[in-house]
Amino acid sequence: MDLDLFDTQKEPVQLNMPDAKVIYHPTFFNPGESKKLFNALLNDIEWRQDHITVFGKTHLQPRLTALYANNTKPYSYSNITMNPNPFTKDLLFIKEKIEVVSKTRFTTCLLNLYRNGQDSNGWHSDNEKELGNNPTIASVSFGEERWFHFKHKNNKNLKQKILLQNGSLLMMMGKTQDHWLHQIPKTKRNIGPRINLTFRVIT
Ligand SMILES: O=C(O)CCC(=O)C(=O)O
Ligand SMILES: [Fe+2]
Repeated sequence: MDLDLFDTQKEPVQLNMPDAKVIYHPTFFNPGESKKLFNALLNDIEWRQDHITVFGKTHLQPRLTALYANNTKPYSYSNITMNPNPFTKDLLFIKEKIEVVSKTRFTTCLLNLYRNGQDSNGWHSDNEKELGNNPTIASVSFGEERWFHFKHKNNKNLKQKILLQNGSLLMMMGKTQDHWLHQIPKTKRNIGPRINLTFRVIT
C-alpha cells in the first residue's frame, strides 16, 4: 500500500481563476514551526481593534490587526491609516522564507487576528495606490483553518474558494486585485483563533 496516496496535497497548486494568478502552498511551514510562530505572534504582536467607517456608519473592525514594516510609510484602507512598528525577529524570519519562493522584497506586513468564527474580513481587493500596479501579496496562515472566497468583479459566475490551512502560503499576483474580490466569511463552527500575515510592497 502506498501511504503517500492518503497524504494531503503538499505541492504548490495554481488556482483555476481567469484574469488572476493565485498560487497555494498548503504546507509552507511545518506543524512544529507553525505552532511556535502562532504562539509567539499571538503574544508579541501589538494587536489592536480599529473603528472603520462604511457608508457613513462607524463600526469596530470584526478582527484585530497590526502593521509592521522595514520603513515608516503608513498604510491606509477603509478610512484607517496605520503607522507601522519595526519588524520583529519572527516576522523577519517568515518574510525571508517567503522572499525566496516569491522572488519579491517585501517592505510591510499587515496582520489579522480572527479571534473566533464570528471574526471576519469583508469583500475587498488589495488595490490601494500605495501597493502600485499588479501587486504581489503573500498571505501566511497559522492556527484554525478558515475559508477564503474569491469572486470575479465583472462575471458573477466566476467564484473560487479555498480552505487556508495552518502553515500555508497563498500568493496573489499579476492582475488578481484588478479583477477579483476576496473575503474571509464568518462561520458558525465553534473554532479558535487564526492569525494571518499579508506581506506587501509599499512604495
Ligand atoms: O485573512 C486572510 O486570509 C485575508 C486577509 C486579507 O485579505 C487582507 O488583510 O487584506
Ligand atoms: Fe485582502
